[in-house]
Amino acid sequence: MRLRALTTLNFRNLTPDTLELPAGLVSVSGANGAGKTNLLEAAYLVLTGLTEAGRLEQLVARGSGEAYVRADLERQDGVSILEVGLGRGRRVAKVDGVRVRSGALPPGSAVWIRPEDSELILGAPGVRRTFLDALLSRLSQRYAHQLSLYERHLAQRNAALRAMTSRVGEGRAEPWALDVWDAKVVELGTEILSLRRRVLARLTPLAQEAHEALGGHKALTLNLDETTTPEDFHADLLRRRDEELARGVTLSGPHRDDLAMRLDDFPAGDFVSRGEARTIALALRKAELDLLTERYGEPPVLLVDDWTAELDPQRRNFLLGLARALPQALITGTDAVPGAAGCYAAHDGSFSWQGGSA
Ligand SMILES: Nc1ncnc2c1ncn2[C@@H]1O[C@H](COP(=O)(O)OP(=O)(O)OP(=O)(O)O)[C@@H](O)[C@H]1O
Repeated sequence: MRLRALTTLNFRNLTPDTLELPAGLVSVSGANGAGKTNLLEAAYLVLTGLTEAGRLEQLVARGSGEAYVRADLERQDGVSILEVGLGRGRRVAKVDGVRVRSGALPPGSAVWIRPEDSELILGAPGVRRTFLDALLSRLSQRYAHQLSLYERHLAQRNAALRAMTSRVGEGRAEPWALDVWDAKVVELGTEILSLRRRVLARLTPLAQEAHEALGGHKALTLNLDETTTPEDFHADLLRRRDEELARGVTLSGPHRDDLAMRLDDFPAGDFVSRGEARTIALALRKAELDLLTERYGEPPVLLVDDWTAELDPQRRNFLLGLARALPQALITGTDAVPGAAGCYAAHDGSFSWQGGSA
């Protein structure tokens, strides 16, 4: 896939503009704070409907009420116009002028590689769960649907538990009332657990292969660290019911699971260097790119933020080799990327065309 043009209006610090983007490797370079990350963030949002921002308002330029992003995306079957409008806590998405749910923007159209990806290894289990859930949701609409239903029923079960917890002391708890929530949570949770196992079986060899190609000498293993299994979920809820009533929260299920990563059989989160963490994260993103390419039949646009951060020459070469093999990659850094098909210089939220680089 190729992003032919990107238009932004009132998006963070970006000056309203339309950037025409060539195929191949596109370099965006400039000083710290110039707006390079913001440009990739706008592209990722309009291409996939996804954002890492905590609140949508953060994406709107300070002092403005609304922001807008448009992408002219070239795919095998033609060019689509994708649009996202952002207001206070509100988002509107359109494909070719027709309003759609933001989940209906093409989920396989971009992969974003960022220095913050190291948190996938060094951060809390929730970061890894979000990675798996986001990837699975992009590979399977059914997973996205079942996950959102699971989260809704889980919130209701937790609310019921909390209400009962406050009545336990008075001897008025009625735990049988949980049965109705248990049935739905188990039905949905069991499917989520099974789908996660299936995708991990495909993700693992791809990540291992990329990790080796990146020069990672230690053996990488990925495993689901599960609080329950598809077979035992219902029994586990019943077994831990007293504990749950005491604490007012659901203690088993996919919402508590982790994606355990090990290097040479040591837990990666506790023992890796920053560079090793970045290497594992790169391998995971490469595996994500492979799975999305396989699922949608053509490679996504690759977005790489700060391509030199924490990476030695071998890893930088891997990243540039990967980018060059794709129809298009947008790569940011404080220095221009060598051998780019086109270069933009970023300055204070504006981008000026510099032509190709040597
Ligand atoms: N909603 C917003 N409105 C206006 N400016 C914003 C908004 N959100 C962020 N900014 C500003 O955008 C600027 C550019 O940030 P960005 O992260 O894109 O820089 P960068 O070029 O990637 O820098 P670095 O090389 O340091 O990573 C920052 O100075 C930030 O304060």
